[in-house]
This record gives sequence, structure tokens and C-alpha cells, in this order.
Amino acid sequence: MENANWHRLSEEELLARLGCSPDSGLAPEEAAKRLAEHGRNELSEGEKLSPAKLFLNQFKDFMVLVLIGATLISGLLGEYLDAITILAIIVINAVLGFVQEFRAERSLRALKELSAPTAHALRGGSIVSVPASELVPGDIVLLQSGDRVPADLRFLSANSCQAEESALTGESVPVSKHAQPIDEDDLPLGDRRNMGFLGTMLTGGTARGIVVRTGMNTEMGKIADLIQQTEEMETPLQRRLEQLGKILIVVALGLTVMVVVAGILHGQPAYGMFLAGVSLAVAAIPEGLPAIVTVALALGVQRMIRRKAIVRKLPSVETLGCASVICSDKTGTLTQNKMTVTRVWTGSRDLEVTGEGYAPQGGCFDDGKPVEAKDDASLRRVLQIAALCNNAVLQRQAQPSESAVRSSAPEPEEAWQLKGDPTEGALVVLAAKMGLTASSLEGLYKREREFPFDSERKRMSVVVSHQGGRIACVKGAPDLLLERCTYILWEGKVVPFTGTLRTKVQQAQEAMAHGALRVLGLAYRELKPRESCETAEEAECQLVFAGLAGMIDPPRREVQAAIATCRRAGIKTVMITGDHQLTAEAIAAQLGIMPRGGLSVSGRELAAMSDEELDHVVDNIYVYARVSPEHKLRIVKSLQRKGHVVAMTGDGVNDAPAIKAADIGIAMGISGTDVSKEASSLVLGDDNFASIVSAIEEGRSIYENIRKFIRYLLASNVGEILTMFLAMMAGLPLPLLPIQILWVNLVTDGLPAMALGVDQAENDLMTQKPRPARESIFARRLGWKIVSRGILIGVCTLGAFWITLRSAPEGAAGLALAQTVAFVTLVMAQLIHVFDCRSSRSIFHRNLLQNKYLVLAVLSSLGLMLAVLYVPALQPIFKTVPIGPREWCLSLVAAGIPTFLMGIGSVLGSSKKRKPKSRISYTSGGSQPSLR
Ligand SMILES: Nc1ncnc2c1ncn2[C@@H]1O[C@H](COP(=O)(O)OP(=O)(O)OP(=O)(O)O)[C@@H](O)[C@H]1O
Ligand SMILES: [Ca+2]
Repeated sequence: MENANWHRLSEEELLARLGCSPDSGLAPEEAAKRLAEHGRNELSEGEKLSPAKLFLNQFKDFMVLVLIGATLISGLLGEYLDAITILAIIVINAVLGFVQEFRAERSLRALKELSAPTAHALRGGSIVSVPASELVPGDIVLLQSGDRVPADLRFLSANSCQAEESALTGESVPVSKHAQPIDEDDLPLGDRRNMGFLGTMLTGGTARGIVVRTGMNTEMGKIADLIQQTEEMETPLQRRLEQLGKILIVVALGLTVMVVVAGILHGQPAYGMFLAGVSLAVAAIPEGLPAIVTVALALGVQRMIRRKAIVRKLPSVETLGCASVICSDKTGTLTQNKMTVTRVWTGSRDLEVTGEGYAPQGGCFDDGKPVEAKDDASLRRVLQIAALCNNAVLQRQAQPSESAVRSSAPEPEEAWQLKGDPTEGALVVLAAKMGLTASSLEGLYKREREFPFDSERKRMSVVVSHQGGRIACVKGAPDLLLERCTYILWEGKVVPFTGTLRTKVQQAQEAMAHGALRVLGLAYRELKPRESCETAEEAECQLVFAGLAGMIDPPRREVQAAIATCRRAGIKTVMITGDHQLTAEAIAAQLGIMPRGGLSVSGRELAAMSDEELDHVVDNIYVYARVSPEHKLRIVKSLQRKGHVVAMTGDGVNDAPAIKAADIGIAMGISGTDVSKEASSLVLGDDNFASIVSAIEEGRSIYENIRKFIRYLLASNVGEILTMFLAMMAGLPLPLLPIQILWVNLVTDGLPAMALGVDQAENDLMTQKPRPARESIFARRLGWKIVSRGILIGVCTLGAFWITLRSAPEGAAGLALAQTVAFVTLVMAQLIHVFDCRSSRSIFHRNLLQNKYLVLAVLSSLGLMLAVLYVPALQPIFKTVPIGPREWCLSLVAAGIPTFLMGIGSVLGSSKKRKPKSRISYTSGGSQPSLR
């Protein structure tokens, strides 16, 4: 089927060559057959690490190589027990490292699969949503503005279709597409205007195309090796830790060399000192750090997924914790996007509409008296426009099967299902309540044209033919619609739209908007017989204003609490909406977004401001109303200039630039376009504002957990090095034998550190201000804690060693006892300190048993330590001796000092300073000051 000239073929030739019927598409069996033949529609990802390779990689580490060298030397010197034990430790170390990295790798891959795209294909006569990876040549796919092109395809039809092909051609300006054959050989890609290419985006219009090539056979596949995977998968923190790791290696090696030299100068045997040096270097280098960071990030990401926030770019996990402003869409994110018309205004009458949901029950009431459509020409016209200028379809749900009942949402009474825009759905329901259903209108009106809704014009219109005449029906945002109306339908008669009447409409609209209703204006015009009506401009002028419909869209239940959480956490919530300013303000007040003295700004006011003027007030603006997507970019930029870390939501094609520019770009999983998702770093699985707040909470928690185990690992390492260093400087014997150091490194660093990575957050996580984006990982006294605890661990371990050594009998037995005491003290000090690391204050501030994993990890480390002490078979290997109550007391006291001494100090210190919190008051209703 290879043919480079797909663009030359006619539709018939295409269909014949690709063996596809234009009406029913491919049969599912045929599609399956072709999938087996052509392979999946995926770009191969280049080198994928096999588990075996990943395991072998563990041995490539420099320090591990040194250890292997040391094993060889031990073996050659006849110290077989040493050699075997070290070898065993190397292997266990590698297994641990492998498990950590494998888990990280796997969860990162799962993450990628989560955001895998789907496509709408015609298969076996109906349109189905299939994973893009299962498309085959011959599939007919349907695309609309905002979709990514799922394979290379030839267009069969295209309506005002625009595609952005910069990924392939480097040209960032969208090009228009058509479906006609182009009779030219060797056409450059950019000129194949009747083809769409994998990896490009549809930025406007709709299209139908037939897949001609998939996967690595596509144009993108041909250059797949060349394109740099731009997806950033390493976070700034990881990069900084890598640098830190390098510094630590140098420091650790330097200290180790000093320890070895000092030891030899003080008369220690060279072989023993060499082995001790190597072991110390291995122990002191936090080689596991990067892997644990990745695991902590990856596990955190999985927790986020459970809370409906899908991270597309790992670095944003870190940025999330710094977010200081969330700019959120209103409709669907803060509100439920379940619209119900509750009021209709027709000039002469202000009607109340009853009945909730999509079921056409209830009706219009005037002062409590039911109203019939047939008695009121104005109302009839309003309902007609509402029903005709509409693409939403309401369906009675098929008798739900048993399995659907069990799995479906908790609203069994909701028997009606909406296909399409909820705003339009509300109007369909309104018309149906009054007896105008789609089926009753079908025969009478025939749609000739549609000028679709866009968030720029904020209206939609259709042209319908009816009894030989034609009518343009328009609905949209009233303030913009009114400018295009020259007449008004007043008490059943068309009259000129005078200033007084305009004021009345204005007042009616504002009254509805004050009540948090979204208001749509409805207008029409009867076209003259040969009047041209080819553009939206031609259709939407000289209109007759018919009436207003006001609809409620209740806030999402969780949102108010989420916004309060943000406020406590020092995060500002800003509402950005295309809706009317009064509606937006009313809902903002309901949700507690707007503080006393906060401002709301309309798109028009925003457009009139210079960047400087905007910067001046941006910190005090809480609502942006009637904005267009382009305004979002200005808002993001301005907030960033003020030093904010900005999270911005969006769903449409035009939102992509703002999503990209924001520090955390957020796309809607359900209602968002592919274009917006591709630009985003976070996708909300449920379109819900509350999920953003959950993600921020997890982001903060992950970062704090990383700080916890960095503190634990580094303080442990400082303690280990210092014990050895001070002993050698003081001319004492080795306080810890090489094998013991390796054991400490393995057992205390491994599991407890990982358990800290999944620790529960502290209570004050969401009452703290966001952390500054440039803050060092050692900020907020972490560096001090590492150094102070490390020094105390080292000094106390050495102290216990020295006391035992002095009181014990001279000779090998006494030394072994002292070394065992040092070993126990070091291990216990770390296992106590690990609990201290959970708190930013002290060990007394947290429930010790809360983190079950940590308790288990500590208990197993403890068990292993006791085994080394008391299992006779292990004693010769680790050169330990059983210790008695006296030694235990000494060890435990020495081990507790670093944590408890500092803990008591911190309790005494913090009881003195308690500063009062400042309060901002938030209104719940009432009028807001505004820039107007
Ligand atoms: N389908 C539609 N047909 C005609 N007019 C519409 C339609 N949907 C919305 N409008 C009008 O356009 C205005 C803006 O709608 P848009 O969808 O851009 O904003 P929004 O959904 O409120 O935005 P956001 O999600 O940011 O809150 C609405 O207030 C309404 O008056
Ligand atoms: Ca270590």
C-alpha cells in the first residue's frame, strides 16, 4: 500500500485502494487483521531499558566497582569470609537499587500510557472512540478543532479546517486544509494541503480523513529518530541533587582518605584500613538518593492519579508545591456545568421556569400561574430560537442494564442524557417543557447553515428555511448580541429598539446575572427572498431581539472547601470566565473567592489597560469576566512578573498559549481538547477545581518527604564518617569494622529511607505559605538539622565506643565488645532519628505509629541488628559479640541523645514564640467594589 502520492488520488481511488467503504468504514475484523499486519500506530520509543540491563547497570557505579575490587583483594589475601560477605552485600545492594529504579521506570511508563490519545473512527457503520494506537490504514477518522491528528491521513472532507504543523515543518502559523486532489509530483509536506500528519494539530474547523499510513511509516515516524524527546522527565530538584551528590562524593572521598592515612599513621594495619576506607566511602556516599527521589516522585504521582490529577511532566510535581495563584475557569471547573433555565424574559413577561435536570418536566409560570406557549407569540419565538439554534440532543437513556446500574453514577433518577453543550442542553429542555421538541420541529424547519459558537464572538447562529422563507436564529451573550439588534419583539409586535427598551433589557439581564444566572439573549431575523447569508457577519445583523433566558449552574460541592483550603495555604484563587461580570461576581461571592476590597475586571477593561497598569492592580483582582482566551496569556504574564507561581486552567485551542506559559498548565480531562492537553503539565481527570488543590497538596507533601529522607540519609552519613574520622584523629582503634559499616549502610539506609518517602504529611502542610520556587532544599533549617544531628550521632557513637573500650579488658575481646557497642549505638541512633525526620519541629510533635511502613521498616532493621548480635552463625561474619544490659543502657542513652536533646530544645524554644495570624475577611454576597 506504499504510495508517496496519496495527495493526487481522488476520493474513489483512495477508498478503492485502501479497501474501505465511505459509509461504514472498516469492519472490526478487517481492522484487527490490518492491525496485525501493519503493527500498532505508535512511534517506537528508541532504547527501552530491559530489566536485565537495568540490573546490570547497578554494578556500573564507581563505588560498587571499588567494592568489587576490594572483594578481589580480600579474596587474594585469603579473607574468604570477608570477600563472600562483601559480595553478598553488593548483590543485595544491587537488588535494592534495581527494585527502586524498576518501580520508578514502570510508574513513569504507566503515566505516559494514561495520557495516551484516542481517536474517533468509523468502524462497522458507527463512530467509535478507539485508542489512536489501534488505527490502521483505511480507517476513516473524524476530527474537530483541538484534536491531534492521530496518523497520516488524506482528507475526504474539510470545513474551514486549519492545522498547525510546526512539529513537522517548523512552521508555527496554522495552514488551511482542503479535500481536493492535488495533481503534482514531489510536493513538499507543507504544501500537501489535502493531507494531515501524525503529530500535528487541528486548530480550527472539522474534517473527515482516511488513514493512509500509521506508526513508523508516517512522516513523523521517518524523522522519529531525529526529534529530540522534549518531554522533560527530570525535575530541577533531581538535577540539583545530582550536583549535590557529586560534591558529596568528593567530600566523602577526601575524608575517607584522611581517615585511612590517619589510621595507618597511628599504626593500624594497611589492609584493614584500606577495607575500612572503601566501606566508609561506600556508606558515606548517598548513592541511593536519586533513585529514592524518583520513587518518591513516582509514588506521589500515583497518589495524585487516585485523586484525579494526572501529571504529564514530572517537574511540575515540584512546581505544584510552589503554586501561589490558581487561575481557574468557571464553567465546569468551579461549577457543575449542569445548566437549567430558571427564568425567561420576553419583554412583556418575566417568567419563572420550574423543574430541574434534563427531564422535560415542569413549565413556565407567571406570578405562579402556568403559561401556555400557544397564547404568547413572544414566548413562542424565544422557544423556537432556543430549540433551533442548538446542537444539543437529549436522549432518554436506554433501560439501564444490570451491570450499568452497579457501576454507574449515583443518580438513578437521571434518566435523560445530554449529548452536546450543557448551555444548549438547558435551552432544549426549556423548549421541550413547553411542548417544542426536536421531533415536533423537524418537519417544519430545515437547517441550511450554521455559524458555530466561538468564545470570541460569544454567540451562535443558524439559518433555517420554513414555509418558503428563511429565518436567521441567533443566541449568545446578551451584551454583545444587543449591539446587533435594531428591533425588538415587544408584546408580540416587532418595534424599533429604542433607548428606553434597551435599558429595560439591560435591567432584566442584570437582575438575572445578580442572581448568579448565566444569561443568554435570543434574537432572529426573517431574511428577504434573495438575501445573501454566507457569513456570520451577514446573518447576525439587523436582528430582532426576542428575549432572555437565565440559567443556573450550581457550584461544585467540594469547591468552596477547596478554595478555603487554598486561602489558608497562602494560595490565591482567581476566576476567569467568558460569562457576564455580574454572574461571575455572584458565583465568586458564593464560593468565597472574592475578599472584601477585591476587584473584578471585564475583558474590555483588561484590554484597555497597559501591562504596567495591569501589574499595578493584578494582585487585587479576583474575577476576570467576559474575557477571551487571549486575555489569559496577559494575566499569566502579569502575575509572573509579580513573582507568582501560576497555575492556569484551560480547555480550548486558544487556551494553549496561556497553559504553556503558566508555571503549571492545567487541562481538562473530560472536556479539554487534545491541543490544550498537549500543552499542559497537569490534566484533571474530573475537570474539578478541587482536584487542583489535591494535586498541590500532594506536590507539597512529596517535596517535604524528599526533604525528610535527605535529612535522614545525610545526617546518618555525617554520623558515620565523623565516628571514624574522630577515632582515627584521636589515635583510637577502628570503632566500626568495614563489614559493620556496610551493614549499617544497607539496613538503615534502605527501607527506613524509602518509608520516609511515603510518609504522611504534617498537619500544617496546607496552612503554610507556598514555598518560594528558588528555595534551597536545605532551607528552613534543614541544613542545620543535618549537621547538628550528624555531629551528635558521630560524637555519641564514638563516646559509647570509648567508654566501653576504657572499662573493658585489654585485648581483642574488649575491642570486639566496644565495636559492637558502637555498632548498636550507631544503628539505634539512626533508627530513632528516622522518626524525628518526620517532623519539621521535633519527634514529640508526631504520632510515632502513624507511618506503618516506617514502623515495619524500623522493626525489620532492628530484627536484623539483633540477629547480627545474637545468632551465633552470624557473629563471626560481622565480628560482633552479645552485649549485656549495661552495654544496652549505654548504647540506648547515647543513641537517644541526638534526637531527644534537640527535640527538648525545640519544644522549649517554640513555646516562647507564637505569633498571631492575620485575617482577611471574605464576603458571602453583597456588592463588590469594581474597576467600573
Ligand atoms: N453554545 C452557545 N451558544 C451561544 N452562546 C453561548 C454558548 N455558550 C456560551 N455562550 C455565551 O457565551 C458566553 C461565554 O461563554 P464561554 O463558553 O466562552 O465561557 P464560559 O464557558 O463561561 O467560560 P469559562 O469556562 O471560562 O467560565 C456565555 O456567557 C454565554 O452568554
Ligand atoms: Ca550511604
